[in-house]
Amino acid sequence: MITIALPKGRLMDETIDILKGVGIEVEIPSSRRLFFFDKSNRYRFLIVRAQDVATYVEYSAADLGIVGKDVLEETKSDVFELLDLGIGYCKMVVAGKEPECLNKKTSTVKVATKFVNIAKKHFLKKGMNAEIIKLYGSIELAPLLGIADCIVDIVSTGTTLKENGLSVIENIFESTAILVSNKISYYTKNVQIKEFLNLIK
Ligand SMILES: Nc1ncnc2c1ncn2[C@@H]1O[C@H](COP(=O)(O)OP(=O)(O)OP(=O)(O)O)[C@@H](O)[C@H]1O
Ligand SMILES: O=P(O)(O)OC[C@H]1O[C@H](OP(=O)(O)OP(=O)(O)O)[C@H](O)[C@@H]1O
Repeated sequence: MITIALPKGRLMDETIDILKGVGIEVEIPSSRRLFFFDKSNRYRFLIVRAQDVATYVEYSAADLGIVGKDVLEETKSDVFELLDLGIGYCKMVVAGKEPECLNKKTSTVKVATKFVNIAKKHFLKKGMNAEIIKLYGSIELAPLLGIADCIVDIVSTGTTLKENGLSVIENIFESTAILVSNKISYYTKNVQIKEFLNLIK
């Protein structure tokens, strides 16, 4: 049996569609039980927060996991990336009220974000001093309320930026969901993992 960590939240429905599409019969429990098995009992699934999937895989609680590239970039988890699933497309961007919000040659630019490591790396690469303000959601409010000059966040439809009077200033990278593997499981359960991989491909 292999254990697969699934992200609850917006990637869950598409993930379940992929599994059903390749004949894996799954039903998410309607209760608070956070794991379940497929009908054939070949797979055990864990329901975890999207941000935690790579951690469960890295620490061998799961053999495989489905996780956004954004989370992988942020956590730098030590896992194998097996397959780009093409779902959950979004872009990591710098956004602000106007492009001039980054023109702070002498002082530090204040950046609000959930993605602290990605933001630090981006501004370091640009040779800019950045003060990172960690938030857990509604990031777009920060520039509006004057606590940050800009944000580093995910954009999908662009609606949230538009409705809050912000626009994209720089693109950092594109993100989709990736199938990742625990590095030890990849060798010890290679046959089962390859079988799952071929099914999904
Ligand atoms: N607006 C979006 N549109 C499309 N994909 C998105 C969007 N926001 C995030 N994603 C992708 O979906 C993944 C899961 O997002 P989701 O919002 O469910 O989790 P989260 O941001 O970690 O939320 P929470 O903190 O509630 O767990 C993200 O890691 C990213 O890859
Ligand atoms: O371009 P859009 O389609 O509008 O999507 C982008 C929004 O989606 C995510 O927020 P989420 O819905 O996860 O809410 P939160 O981070 O504010 O909790 C992201 O942080 C943006 O705010």
